[in-house]
Amino acid sequence: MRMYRREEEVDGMAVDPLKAVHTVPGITGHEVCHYFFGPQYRYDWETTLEQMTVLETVSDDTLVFLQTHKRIWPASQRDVLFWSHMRKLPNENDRDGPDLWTVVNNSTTHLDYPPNVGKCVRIYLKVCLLCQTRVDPPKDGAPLTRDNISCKITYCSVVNPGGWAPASVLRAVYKREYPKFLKRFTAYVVNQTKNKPIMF
Ligand SMILES: CCCCCc1ccc(-c2ccc(S(=O)(=O)CCO)cc2)cc1CCc1ccccn1
Repeated sequence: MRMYRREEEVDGMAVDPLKAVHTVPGITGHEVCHYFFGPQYRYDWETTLEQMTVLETVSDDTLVFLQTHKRIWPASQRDVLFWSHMRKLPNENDRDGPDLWTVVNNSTTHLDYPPNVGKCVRIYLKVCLLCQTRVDPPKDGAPLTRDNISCKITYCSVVNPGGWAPASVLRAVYKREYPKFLKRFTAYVVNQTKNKPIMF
């Protein structure tokens, strides 16, 4: 996994854009996005999650979430309200190749859940998960197995922590949590799919 960060501050708060690139053998982009988007799986892999509610089902590929994350000392507890959209993208570079898949999470508002009312500070985020499946067909024309596929995952995020938190604390949290989060999530997808038919 390669991680890239740019140190940026808005109103004195660290909002460092992050890009992580990780290639995982044995899974497809559709499978990665399916488990990242699906609310039914989130408590299994999102370890900092305390509470998750689907506020709105806009369509089968677009949901509105309200999430409360566990407090990370010494900062106040955070929550986040965002729409989440999953879609397949045509492979512009190789029309015969597997499609790309993406999930975009973008902060939004909801009249019934105004920010900073209770104990939580509302954070604001933009997240893009872009997945490119690679197929290396077996030489002898044998049926395709999970040994012949891999997925290049690009995860980009910008998180505004909402209320003030020391930049040193935020950067320490992100540096510790993002690699854990991405490795745990991708290991979860490998484990969930290993005995299932390949979902392209
Ligand atoms: C003082 C700490 C303030 C930051 C707390 C924080 C902020 C944002 C988030 C977070 C991270 C990923 C997403 S997502 O990619 O949309 C997936 C769906 O859950 C949404 C929210 C989490 C956490 C808690 C700490 C933390 C930081 C990174 C990674 C994981 N955990």
